[in-house]
Amino acid sequence: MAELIPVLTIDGPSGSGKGTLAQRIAKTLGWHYLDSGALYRVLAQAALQKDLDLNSEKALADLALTLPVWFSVAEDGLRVWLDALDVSDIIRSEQVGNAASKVAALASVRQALLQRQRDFRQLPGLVTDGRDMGTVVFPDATYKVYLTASAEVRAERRHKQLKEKGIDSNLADLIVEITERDERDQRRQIAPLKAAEDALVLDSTQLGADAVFKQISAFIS
Ligand SMILES: Nc1ncnc2c1ncn2[C@@H]1O[C@H](COP(=O)(O)OP(=O)(O)O)[C@@H](O)[C@H]1O
Ligand SMILES: Nc1ccn([C@H]2C[C@H](O)[C@@H](COP(=O)(O)OP(=O)(O)O)O2)c(=O)n1
Repeated sequence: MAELIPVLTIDGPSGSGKGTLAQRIAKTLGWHYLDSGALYRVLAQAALQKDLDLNSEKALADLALTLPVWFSVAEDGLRVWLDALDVSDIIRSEQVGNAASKVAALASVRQALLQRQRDFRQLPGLVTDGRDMGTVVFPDATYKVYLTASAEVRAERRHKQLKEKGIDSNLADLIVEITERDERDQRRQIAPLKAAEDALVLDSTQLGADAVFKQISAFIS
């Protein structure tokens, strides 16, 4: 029974550290990892490549149902594939992030990706991050965390992260983009970004990644 397989969900706004912490904890525990945001990002990337209108719900839901997205684990972390193409870096741009947030507001797109996400619940356990992991996709998760930080600090982290990847960005633009994306994700009708009632809420504005890792590790031990 899938319900007996442990799950740790980490939800929160953009740049709060979900992916970094989720991957580190999955590696430590030897559990599987699902980056749910990558599914929406790959869908957005595929839609942009096909020049699809980001409001055309039926076409996007059909694309989501058959999307040839898959993951592999490399030395430097998760690799994301769209068919035979490694899209790990291209999907991390704010342009794709914004498009992902738009397609993610469509009910039939979310429905099309629901079972695919639940299928990641495999022994010995799953760590997953996103917006609705603890509220909608895995409401019965064993442990739920909601990770947040101020918009300024999150934008600064993203700025640094993009710079390390050799991608140019402007800090002031990033603050605006991240704030707009958070608002869209929070205000949408279906599966909005919010903390599950039974989640541990962690504000990492003043906490380094190691300190957050320690707090989550203590929470699940
Ligand atoms: N607590 C933290 N303090 C400082 N930097 C952090 C912290 N958590 C994550 N980071 C860094 O911030 C950036 C964004 O983190 P990421 O895990 O991609 O966020 P999210 O998945 O929530 O968008 C990464 O470069 C990561 O190394
Ligand atoms: N479970 C999820 C995960 C992501 N999304 C949407 C909303 C987000 O703005 C985009 C991109 O998500 P992603 O987690 O990759 O974004 P960040 O790394 O936090 O910036 O996808 C979602 O609606 N539900």
